[in-house]
Amino acid sequence: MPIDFLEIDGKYLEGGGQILRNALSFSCILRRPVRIVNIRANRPNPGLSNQHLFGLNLLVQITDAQVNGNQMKSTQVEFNPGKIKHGKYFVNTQTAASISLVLQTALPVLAFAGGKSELELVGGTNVGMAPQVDFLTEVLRPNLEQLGVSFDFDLMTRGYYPRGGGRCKVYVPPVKCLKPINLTEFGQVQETVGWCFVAGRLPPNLADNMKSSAEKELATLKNIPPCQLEAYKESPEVARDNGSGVILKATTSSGCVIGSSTLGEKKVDAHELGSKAGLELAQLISQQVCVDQYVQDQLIIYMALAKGQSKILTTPLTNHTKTAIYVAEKMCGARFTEEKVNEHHVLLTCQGIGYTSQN
Ligand SMILES: Nc1ncnc2c1ncn2[C@@H]1O[C@H](COP(=O)(O)OP(=O)(O)OP(=O)(O)O)[C@@H](O)[C@H]1O
Repeated sequence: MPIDFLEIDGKYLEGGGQILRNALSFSCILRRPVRIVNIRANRPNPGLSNQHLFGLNLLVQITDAQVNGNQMKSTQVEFNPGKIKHGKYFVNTQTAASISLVLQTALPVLAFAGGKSELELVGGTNVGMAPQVDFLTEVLRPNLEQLGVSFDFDLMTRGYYPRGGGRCKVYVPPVKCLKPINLTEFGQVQETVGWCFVAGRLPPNLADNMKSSAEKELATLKNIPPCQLEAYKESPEVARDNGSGVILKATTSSGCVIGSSTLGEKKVDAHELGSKAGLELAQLISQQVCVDQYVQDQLIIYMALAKGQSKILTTPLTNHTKTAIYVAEKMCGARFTEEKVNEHHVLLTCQGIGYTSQN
């Protein structure tokens, strides 16, 4: 019998790697064969790159999938998953490919594996255009926990661009069915915390500069407790290469956790890194946004699978989010509606399908 592949257009709107990751995760969970065409067609280097290929091959392993097109630069993949198997998995990307993005594709799948899983990942822990692992654990995870998904995270070493080599272990407990999320009231800010780091040959005073500039931006806010930021240098055992960055988060009385982050680059001043992250978080707080623009797209797959209606008050939807909604609606029939509240806020509602783990 020919396999009935559902076709997903990788060129849709954002046209990046996230369409592939979300489509593959849904495919494993729903056991629905997919053909993804035009992969990363809107990127200057279309097709599968390292991170996407390692993520895909990990899902092949987790589900004993039949796959075509799992080669570097491939612009089309056919993927037919088997049953999700919990267990121990190991991925070494051998580059600075983002381990957060490899986890982005594997986490929803392992959450529905019916038993505990352990995933060891080697690659980039703090790299551009992806969540830094600290954003993942400090900001994304508490949001996911509201839906019933969580994970434990052990960081052994950090990996930066271009050498990578960061290593972590992620422990994923199983969940049967996800709860809807409701984040529409901002409440009062209870704490603002953050980390300003340097590593390798970079001097510790750069981390102090990031901290003082981030603090200056956050000090413009009225009626919030003083922020608690830490400036530090990674030990050579944890980080062998040069790297720097800032991760900030605010937690509110109603359970909102929002964040911002910046990553050091050549010729970017440390003060600028701190100010940028500080200003971004200060704006989210003063506008009382319940879900930030990066958590926004990363919640879509979970909201779609949850049982019942989810509601989040968030920033205007990003192209990443609109694209994730396209994939979710096509793959599982969840329904999203977007209501513009004002120039800073959108109320996003999702009628989730109430998927229950078959394992
Ligand atoms: N600064 C950031 N903080 C948190 N999350 C981020 C940040 N930057 C990007 N992300 C997240 O990383 C993901 C990037 O998806 P995207 O499709 O652009 O990535 P990709 O696989 O690297 O693909 P491509 O190379 O095709 O852009 C999104 O989920 C986005 O929300």
